[in-house]
Amino acid sequence: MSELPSASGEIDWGRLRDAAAEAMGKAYAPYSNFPVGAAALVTDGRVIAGCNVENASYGVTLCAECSLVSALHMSGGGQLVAFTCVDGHGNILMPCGRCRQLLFEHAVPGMMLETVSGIRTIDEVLPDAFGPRTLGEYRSEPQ
Ligand SMILES: O=c1ccn([C@H]2C[C@H](O)[C@@H](CO)O2)c(=O)[nH]1
Ligand SMILES: [Zn+2]
Repeated sequence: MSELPSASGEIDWGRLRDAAAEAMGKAYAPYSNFPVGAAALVTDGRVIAGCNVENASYGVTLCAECSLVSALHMSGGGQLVAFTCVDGHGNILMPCGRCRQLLFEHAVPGMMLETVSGIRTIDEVLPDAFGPRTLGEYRSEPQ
């Protein structure tokens, strides 16, 4: 990708939704029966995805976004430009609060999310975020 998409219209949301729906099909959700798939466009143009992975110890459950962030790093890193998340019926989901925090750290400023009320930015869904910069001098240098 020569230039990052800067507007929602430059994003292939259909492709992202398809990738999220495919990932949803790989979810392990025997406890909630609520499979989730997430997909995102990365700065270099690749599309990554993740699904939720539940656990008999319910609180240990990994949201689809956790799986997606792991996939980001395991496939070469980069930052997230656009993100979408769907449930088992293909309905668009807003990431839970914990996952908004998780995504923030790996998002370009202004990362776009598809929501039921339209396209939002990460700043809109996680205002005044706590992030690496909040740590200031306490932050160790990036590896
Ligand atoms: O942002 C979210 C919110 C929920 N879930 C999963 C966790 C759990 O397995 C199921 C029901 O909460 O949905 C996600 O994957 N992402
Ligand atoms: Zn979550």
